[in-house]
Amino acid sequence: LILHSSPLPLYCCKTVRKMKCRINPGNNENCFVPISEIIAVEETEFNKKQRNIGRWQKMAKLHAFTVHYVKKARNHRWRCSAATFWCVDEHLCNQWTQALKELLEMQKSRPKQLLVYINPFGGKRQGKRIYEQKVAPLFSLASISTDVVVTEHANHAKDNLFEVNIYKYDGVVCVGGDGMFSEVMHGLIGRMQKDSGIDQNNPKASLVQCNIRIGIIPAGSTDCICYSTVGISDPVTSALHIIVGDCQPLDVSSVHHNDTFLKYSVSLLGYGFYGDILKDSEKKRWMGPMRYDYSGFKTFLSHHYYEGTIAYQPAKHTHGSPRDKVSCRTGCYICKQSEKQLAEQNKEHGLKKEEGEEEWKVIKGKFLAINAVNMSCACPRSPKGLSPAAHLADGSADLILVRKCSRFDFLRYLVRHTNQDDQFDFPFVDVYRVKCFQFTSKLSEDNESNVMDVGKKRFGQFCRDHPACCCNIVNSTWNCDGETLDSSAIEVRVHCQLMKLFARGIEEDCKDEAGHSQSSIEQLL
Ligand SMILES: Nc1ncnc2c1ncn2[C@@H]1O[C@H](COP(=O)(O)OP(=O)(O)OP(=O)(O)O)[C@@H](O)[C@H]1O
Repeated sequence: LILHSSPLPLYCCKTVRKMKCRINPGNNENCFVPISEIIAVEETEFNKKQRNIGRWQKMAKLHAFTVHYVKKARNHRWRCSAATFWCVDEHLCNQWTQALKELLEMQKSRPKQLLVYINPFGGKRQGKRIYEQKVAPLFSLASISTDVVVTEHANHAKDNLFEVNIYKYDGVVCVGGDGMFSEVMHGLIGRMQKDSGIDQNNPKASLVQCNIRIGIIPAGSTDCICYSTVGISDPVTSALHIIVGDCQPLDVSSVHHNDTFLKYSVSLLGYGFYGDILKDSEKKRWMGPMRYDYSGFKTFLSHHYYEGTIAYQPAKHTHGSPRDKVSCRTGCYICKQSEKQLAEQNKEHGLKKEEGEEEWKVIKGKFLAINAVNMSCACPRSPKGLSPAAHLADGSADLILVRKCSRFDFLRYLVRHTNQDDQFDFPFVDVYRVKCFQFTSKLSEDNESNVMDVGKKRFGQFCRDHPACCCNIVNSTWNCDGETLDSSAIEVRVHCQLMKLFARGIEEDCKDEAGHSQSSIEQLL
């Protein structure tokens, strides 16, 4: 066995004289584990009957310790594996155990105490079982102590986060879907602002960063945030990312209406198509996760478009563009550079001055969908997501405008989310990387400019494009990370790296890595 300072390679070599290691019984192979990916080290009662240990069988007493470590499988899946080392020298065995435990103690980013919220009704109602059977045993193996709250109603976790002493925890874990994550995020960010005396209703306020990390154990019907930040929706993988103390900063968009705070968003803010799907699916909760397919199909057939005006400020501080071929990956260079750039700009000019000076670009039109995404929004059905090159932490959002087009063209656009073709390569699709934007629907513009027109307000405005069908032009609804917003006129601002997750972004395959860095360099040149 050879011990390097960091990382520590664990060699299970036959040439080692004094100690032997067995990884996956029956498979004596060499293995390299960085200290950062060791889950726990524990003394082991060596059971001679269990293993054929050759000449060691003749020895009177064997001493052993087991190293539990992260084993990386395909598709970003992580598993807990174990290697048991044994020898006859008790002192040597203790020395090893002690040395490894000390090295683990030095991993300061690892959480020791966590606050866990479980939504027992999320997804297929398996949250409690998933936590108890798959996650809790791993936390206990890693000596993480937990306070567990099984939620009793919606907003239980959010309200609780305003009351508990959150500063004694190294992180908050939510077991559920994107809705549960959103609730915990609102509780945590809201609590931070409250404790710092920041008014969330001020759309221009510089929000205080939240340094308590959130871990997501996926157990909902939509686990898009987990998928986009870890690469897979898998409770064990997520638990292991929490245990090793990973940290992934995340941009958060604040959404306001007339100086009133509405919500925060980290994944999708969608008006039109995705707003309508959500609104319809809410009425069909009894259908379970199937409701999204049903409402998706129905909304596609209805083919509604909405008139409105978008004003946005481009994100000039970031090097990337939504049409890049390079995606955001672990340790992303573009995210790091963008954060530095923004910090410098804010130091020099102050946030308000800088935003006030920059010009707003204005687009009016008829849209089938308006989507603003802070991350790729990848999910198993659309592994590259709504905006494949969106970054997790570059202080920008990708604003995607899908203008009125035929049903067939819209279908072509949707299908491209599932294949390798560029979904932005259509004349009716525009995409911009922005740091803030505002949207006003035609209907609310008309209503504002004509408040005295009572009849119009009462009966709605009749569709001018389809007079025969007399369909009512109503506003669509904003879908904010899976929750509906009450207002269609909104003001959105991206807050760079406002919060942190127990994740590391999506890891590149070793094979892909060379290609990625090559293309990154080409991109930058
Ligand atoms: N005990 C509870 N009873 C009812 N609702 C709850 C409870 N705990 C949390 N919630 C709410 O349930 C919503 C959905 O939860 P979650 O995201 O975990 O499941 P989901 O099935 O993926 O959600 P969705 O139905 O939005 O796809 C959240 O917005 C959360 O506020």
